Parts: sequence; C-alpha cells; structure tokens
Amino acid sequence: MSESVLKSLSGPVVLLGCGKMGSAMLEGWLKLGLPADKAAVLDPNLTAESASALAAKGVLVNPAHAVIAAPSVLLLAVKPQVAPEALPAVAALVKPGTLVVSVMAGRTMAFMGNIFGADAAIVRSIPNTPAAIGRGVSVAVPSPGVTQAQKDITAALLGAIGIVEWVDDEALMDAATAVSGSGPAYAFLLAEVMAQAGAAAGLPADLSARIARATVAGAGALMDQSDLSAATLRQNVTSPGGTTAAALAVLMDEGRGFPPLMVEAVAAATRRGKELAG
Ligand SMILES: NC(=O)C1=CN([C@@H]2O[C@H](COP(=O)(O)OP(=O)(O)OC[C@H]3O[C@@H](n4cnc5c(N)ncnc54)[C@H](O)[C@@H]3O)[C@@H](O)[C@H]2O)C=CC1
Ligand SMILES: O=C(O)[C@@H]1CCC=N1
Repeated sequence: MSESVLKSLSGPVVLLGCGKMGSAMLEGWLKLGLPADKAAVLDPNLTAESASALAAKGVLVNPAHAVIAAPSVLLLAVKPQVAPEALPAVAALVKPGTLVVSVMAGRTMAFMGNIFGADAAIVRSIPNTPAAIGRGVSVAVPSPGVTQAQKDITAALLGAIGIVEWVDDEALMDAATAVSGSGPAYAFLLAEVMAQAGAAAGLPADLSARIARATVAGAGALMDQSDLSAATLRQNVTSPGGTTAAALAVLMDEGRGFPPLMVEAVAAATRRGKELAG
C-alpha cells in the first residue's frame, strides 16, 4: 500500500532542508519506491559531494521552482529557527492539492497556516533519528483540510522510516517531541554515562565504552523482540538482594532517581517546544 502510494503520486515530493532528518527520510522514500525523479531537494547549503550524490540517483537538486510546480507534497525539514525566512520563500509552491508535512519541532499549525493559508492541508509531525535505519517513531497530527488520501501519503512517507502514531490534538505534540523526538538522545546519554561510571569503577575506559554501548543496544533489541513490558524485562534482570537491586535503589529513588529526573527533563523539552512555536 505505502509503496503504491509513493509510486502513484501525481506531483513531486519537495524536501525543504536535507540535513540529518531530511536526508534520512529521503533515503527511506527512495528505498520504498518513490521514483527519484519525483523527489526534489531544496537546500542552499548542500555540499558539492552530497548534491552530486543526490543528482546521480536522479533526485532533482535545487531545481527552479517552475520545474516543481504543483508538488504533491512539500516536506519541511529545516530548523524551526530558520522557518520564518525559509517557509515564505517556498509558499508559492503550495497549490490546491499540495500537502504540507512539517517535521519541525515546536512550529504550530497556526504558524504554518499564516504562511501557506488557513485552509492549507498540513500535517504537523515529529519523527526521530532511528529513521536513518528505518526504525524511526513519528507522531503526526493533521489539519482539518487534510484528506484521507493525503493521510495515506503521509503514512507512506513517515512509514518509510518507521512507525507512525496519529493524534487528533495538536496540544500533544510538544510532549510527544519531548518523549520520542528527543528520546534517542536520552538512550545515547545512558550509554555515555554508563561508560563513564564503569571507568570510575575501575574499568579501562575503552572497554567500559564498548560494553556500555553494546548493553544499551542489546537491551533495546531485546525489548523490541519481546512481548514483555519494560518493567518485566527490568525485573527479570533484578535478583532479590543482588547487584541490580542495589543499583536500582539509587536509580529509582523517588527523590533523586530517574523517575523525577525524567519528568523534569521531559517537562523542560516540552517547554522548549512551546517556546519554538514562535
Ligand atoms: N535531528 C532530530 O533528531 C530531529 C529533528 N527534527 C526536526 O527536523 C528539522 C531538521 O533538523 P535536523 O535535520 O536535525 O537539522 P539539520 O541542521 O541537520 O538540517 C537542516 C537543513 O536545513 C537546511 N537549510 C537551512 N536553511 C535553509 C533554507 N532556507 N532552505 C532550505 N534548506 C535550508 C540546512 O542546510 C540543513 O541541511 C528541525 O526542524 C528539527 O526540529 C525532528 C525530529 C527529530
Ligand atoms: O532537539 C530538537 O529540537 C530536535 C527535535 C527533536 C529532536 N531534535
């Protein structure tokens, strides 16, 4: 279904901003069967190397706007901070029937509606970087003008890089961004601080970094393949009176452990999302 949706688009998919997130998505779309000549990238800062690699695949690189008139999709993957100048510059590309999909943190439907028109079909979404290996998580909310066919197109584009969760309430997006959008950083930080703690406990630093990284990756893979809850998987590691219980007494401390710390961290990210709304 996703494959046929991407193959049968009437106009191009125009990607505004081909950085970490945009390039991961583009790769996923091409893999899933979006014809390369139906993909166009607008990014003034592409290196000559990445521009020629994209062109070699058949992707349109910084084409004149006349070449990409009436796109099926305009996907916004620039930083929220550059949106006030970058989005108006492409507003004329949005025609009746063009779906605008944003992956920008913070930027609201109202902000985009001011630029593309109050009736524009807009999906506000937030993916995450495991998209680069097809294991992304995206949360998405449609504007009232989005048709079922456009929801299917969005599901195909975001589904090409992982799983998609739809929500009806845009107010949930900043908290979703704080959990799944930013969340991979929390898991990577866990590997970093475990490595540092192992070194502090006497392990050679390189050995500690290797086993910490592999442990976080292995735990994620186990959670992925298991039907058990995260809590049960944790309990399965924890022998009564054993080493894990000693560590978890610190990490799960209700005053200074992970639970209150993560509530504080997610609240900070959620607040920052609201600030970026502009
Ligand atoms: N990196 C992440 O983990 C996630 C990022 N996002 C969102 O994705 C968006 C992009 O983030 P990244 O890919 O991390 O940033 P990035 O800095 O890697 O990519 C941004 C791209 O936009 C390009 N750009 C700058 N000005 C432009 C303009 N006027 N027109 C066209 N392109 C322009 C830059 O050259 C760059 O390639 C942001 O809005 C961010 O909130 C969303 C979820 C996760
Ligand atoms: O840090 C950020 O603002 C972006 C959005 C979610 C992940 N990276």
